[in-house]
Amino acid sequence: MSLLTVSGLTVRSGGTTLVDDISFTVAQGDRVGLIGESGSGKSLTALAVTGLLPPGLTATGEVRLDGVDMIGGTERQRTAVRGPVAAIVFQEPLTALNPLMRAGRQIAEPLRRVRGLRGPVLREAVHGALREVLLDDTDRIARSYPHQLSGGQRQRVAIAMALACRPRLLIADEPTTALDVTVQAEILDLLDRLATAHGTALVFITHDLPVAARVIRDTHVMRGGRIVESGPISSLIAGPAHPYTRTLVDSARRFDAALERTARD
Ligand SMILES: Nc1ncnc2c1ncn2[C@@H]1O[C@H](COP(=O)(O)OP(=O)(O)OP(=O)(O)O)[C@@H](O)[C@H]1O
Repeated sequence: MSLLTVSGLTVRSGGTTLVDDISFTVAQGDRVGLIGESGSGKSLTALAVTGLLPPGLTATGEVRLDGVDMIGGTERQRTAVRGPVAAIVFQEPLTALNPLMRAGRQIAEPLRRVRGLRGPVLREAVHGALREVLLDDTDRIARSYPHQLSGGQRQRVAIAMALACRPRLLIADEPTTALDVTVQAEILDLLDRLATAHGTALVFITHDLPVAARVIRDTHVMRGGRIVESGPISSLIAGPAHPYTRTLVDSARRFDAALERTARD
């Protein structure tokens, strides 16, 4: 059985279809990309998968996460799989972090709630989680409020929180878009390393093909709420079939060529 099965997922707002009949599966340890331009329905897909669609939007079709029906099931069933089974990292870490709570307490919360840790064991687990995302000054970071941290540090804290319960699936929704380029590369390496170390399946959402190529193997290209092409990312880059995938590949190539020219000058 797949860890995640999405079958005929459609998301509507009133009469408008925002995600249109998409299907894909993710097995344990897979790394799957959802690539597409802004507004193509990637984030709504991630939210529908975790049962977190905003009010006013409705989902139909089938989403099964570790066997739980994320559309027809009860809120209680959906809540039970969030954290231990699937966690999300968002583009802007401030979305996930509580601005009024110190980073250490935010990481402690899921460790307490889901893994039942308390006292010195909990404290050590928080510091361990911070070290795992390569934040060394753990005392200071744990005591800091989100606004006292850099963007890269905040995203590391958000990743530590998401991974605290050792989810089997991590959904990373444009996790590096808000960061500058060097920090972007560090966060991608970190996600890559942690997913390998824990055997975590990864759904990686991005508009950026070269970024996706660094961390995923298979991908679905989304446009206008639909999946227009699927396959191993290497094959898509070598021989894109859909005209939209071709424009993504061409623009990545143009960007690469421009970088090379600049480096030569
Ligand atoms: N709460 C909402 N109510 C109505 N329409 C929405 C809502 N949220 C998103 N949409 C619309 O649904 C479409 C898909 O949005 P979605 O956020 O999934 O796109 P995306 O591919 O993730 O883009 P981005 O990378 O910009 O986040 C867009 O046209 C968006 O305007």
